[in-house]
Amino acid sequence: MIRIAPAVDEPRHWLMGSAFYAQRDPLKWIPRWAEKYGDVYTIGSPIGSAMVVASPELARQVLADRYAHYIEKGRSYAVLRILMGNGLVTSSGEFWRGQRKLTQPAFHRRRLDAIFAMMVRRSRAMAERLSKADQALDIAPVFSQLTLEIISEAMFSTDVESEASKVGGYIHILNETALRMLRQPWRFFMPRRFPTPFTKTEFNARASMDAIVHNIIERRRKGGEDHDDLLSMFLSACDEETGKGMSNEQLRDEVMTMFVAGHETTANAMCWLLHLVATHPEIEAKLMAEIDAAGDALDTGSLAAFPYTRQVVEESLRMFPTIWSVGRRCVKEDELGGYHVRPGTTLLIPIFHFHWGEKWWSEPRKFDPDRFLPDRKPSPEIYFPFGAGPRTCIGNQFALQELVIMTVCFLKQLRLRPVEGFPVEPDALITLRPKWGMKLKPEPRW
Ligand code: HEM
Repeated sequence: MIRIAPAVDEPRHWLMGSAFYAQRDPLKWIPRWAEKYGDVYTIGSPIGSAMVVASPELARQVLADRYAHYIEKGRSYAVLRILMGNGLVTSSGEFWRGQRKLTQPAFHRRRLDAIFAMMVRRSRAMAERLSKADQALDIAPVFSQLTLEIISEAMFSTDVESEASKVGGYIHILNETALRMLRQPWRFFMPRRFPTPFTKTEFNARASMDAIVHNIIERRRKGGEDHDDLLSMFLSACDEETGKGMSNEQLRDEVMTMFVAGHETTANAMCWLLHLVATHPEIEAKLMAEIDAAGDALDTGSLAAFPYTRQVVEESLRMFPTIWSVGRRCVKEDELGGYHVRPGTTLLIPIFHFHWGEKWWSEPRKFDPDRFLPDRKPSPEIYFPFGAGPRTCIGNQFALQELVIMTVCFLKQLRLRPVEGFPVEPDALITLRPKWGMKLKPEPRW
């Protein structure tokens, strides 16, 4: 018999229902409710409800096996549309499929090899700057800046030192706007054109950002030469059947998508990784020994010399999956674990829950990179920091390459020490970021 999924009945906010608690502290409540209500349950609020899918098998059903029933993104992606427009992350259906086909070649191995040296150069320069700091500092803005530099140069290559260098500031403003909308959802109900200092700053940032991106696109279209970067790939991509490429509007949305999806995620992942390494001296020692043994060479051919570094990256993405959940909307009636799913239902897949559950891992809160030894790799059902199914992260290899390079370059030059008494707490907003920043004390190694 098909049943209706149980609804969370406590705790409940008098106005906003259980969704109030889910939004305030999802990392605490989602696992607790899974224990009480089981693999599928509903959280509610006066403005809508969401079905939480808390079993790995059922999560796979939604993301991969029965993908056709869940092709739309969840309601929470509305906030991302502010930043990305209708790009790869936020679009759906046939339109998304076409865009994925057009953008995929930009992430082939050959293209990643081509930007390897740039990632090394930028990471070494930032590590050098950090090694000169004479006191503890918040490394979150440092990595935000570095990952933005990397994605900007990967996207715009030579143009990056001119207008595109201003992009960072605007992306930061738009990111903060999106976060504020998440923290204060009532803003969704305000007319977007209503003039407040908040909307004015957002519109100005967006207009300036659009002007820069459109300018670069225009120049590239006129010039016609290949700059061997992501933008050139996007400009030359065309549909095999129709021969049509992307419009300027679509290019703008894809550029913004790559900027947003490709910098916060890796910047936060680096903060968590360095925090974990700093607080586990025996793992730090093993990691540094591997890095030192490899000498100064760091190119595509030498990546194989860093297997332990790669394990550290994978384990820190388990401990702190920077995309902590993904959302979908049901478009075709389905059944999940014996429960009825109506079209229009919003579903939440809490990736962190599968990475942390005692049902699936021994000592899940222990930082243990050996979980990722080649003969012990965890099943993709319980470990999927880059998502699963057709909508899996297009930038996963880009991100893994970048994280390994940044780890090697920083730990080659410096050791980062924890700061006693500094609170380290994850904040599950769009990404899982350190709530109070990540203060560490850099010490040059040589
Ligand atoms: C540690 C770093 C990263 C993590 C943890 C991460 C995680 C994810 C996850 C979980 C998804 C799936 C979202 C969903 O199913 O709704 C996703 C999608 C996506 N990511 Fe990443 N990502 C990272 C880095 C990057 C980078 C560096 C780029 C680009 C340069 C990127 C671009 C994208 C795009 C465009 C999508 C949408 C793909 C599609 O729907 O076809 N990501 N990412």
